[in-house]
Amino acid sequence: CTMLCDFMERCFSLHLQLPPYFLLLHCDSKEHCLSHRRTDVLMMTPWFAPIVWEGTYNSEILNEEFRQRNVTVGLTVFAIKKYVVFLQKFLETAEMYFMVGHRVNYYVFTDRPEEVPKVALKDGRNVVVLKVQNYSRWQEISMRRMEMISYFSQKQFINEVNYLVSVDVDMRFNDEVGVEILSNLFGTLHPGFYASRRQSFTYERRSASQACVPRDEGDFYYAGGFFGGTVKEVYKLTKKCHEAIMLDKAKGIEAIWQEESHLNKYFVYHKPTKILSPEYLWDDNIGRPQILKKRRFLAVPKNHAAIRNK
Ligand SMILES: CC(=O)N[C@H]1[C@@H](OP(=O)(O)OP(=O)(O)OC[C@H]2O[C@@H](n3ccc(=O)[nH]c3=O)[C@H](O)[C@@H]2O)O[C@H](CO)[C@H](O)[C@@H]1O
Ligand SMILES: [Mn+2]
Repeated sequence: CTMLCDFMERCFSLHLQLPPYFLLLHCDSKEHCLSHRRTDVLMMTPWFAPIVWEGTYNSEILNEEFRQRNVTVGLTVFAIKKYVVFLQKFLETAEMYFMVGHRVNYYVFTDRPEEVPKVALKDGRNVVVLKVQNYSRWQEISMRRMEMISYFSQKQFINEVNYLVSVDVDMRFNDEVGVEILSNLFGTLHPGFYASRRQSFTYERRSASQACVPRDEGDFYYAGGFFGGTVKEVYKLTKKCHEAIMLDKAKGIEAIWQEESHLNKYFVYHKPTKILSPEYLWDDNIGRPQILKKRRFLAVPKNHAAIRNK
């Protein structure tokens, strides 16, 4: 690529005619545009939403843009019952890697406020503890996140932040997660399915469920553990998913992957404006493929028997 750029510059200085597509490709921002591309992964959806991989963007340009707008990002995370044990590492690593240099509110939803650890925070960053109820089943806790996020979005978040990012707590940040993820509505490719075909996506298939996706529809399989957007878009998404979950409940049905199934259904009919690669939600149990240049946000191994429903 640098060879190509050098070649183009030489052509310009010699006043040589370039084929027209070279002119379209060339741009002189901080670095040459040609260096911000990947040929080994899909960089854009058929509806022109970027798919964010390391090597496809310039964080210097993006940081300037978002700093100028003085953007505040809300990171919502649930630590109900035993899951409070994940908060320390989650918050400590978020301070190192999440939206460095930007304003951040951590919204910690918990039934155990006294067990939220005190973590040293940089300027412009706050932890806001929101006391909420618990449920006996882990599936119910996971699903009710939709209800709680939608409720607090219109009640509080809309007045405090520009964007919301919603993630699992049994995770740690391991590399930069910055403003390159922000967009009106974004989802993340599930690490188990980014290379799979539609036929093997684990969408809900029972037509009785509101989360049902027909066999011939759907673009990607998105993870339940990382999505976001503007407060307005996240409100619409979480409200719709919660309503669908309640309709299912009234019929005595629970989607195969709980709210992840409903999220996937939502994204079929409300296309995300940006998609995050599995760099943003990885699990080392899957290995370390070549295409993965960064592992930004990693699953923390957990003993299900000791943690769930406790
Ligand atoms: C990485 C990822 O994509 N994870 C998704 C996956 O499961 P996981 O197996 O990762 O689910 P999980 O046990 O992490 O539960 C989801 C989240 O709910 C919260 N929680 C759960 C139980 C509890 O007792 N206390 C508590 O606080 C906590 O924030 C946790 O991270 O599938 C779930 C639905 O089946 C959700 O869609 C998760 O987002
Ligand atoms: Mn999890």
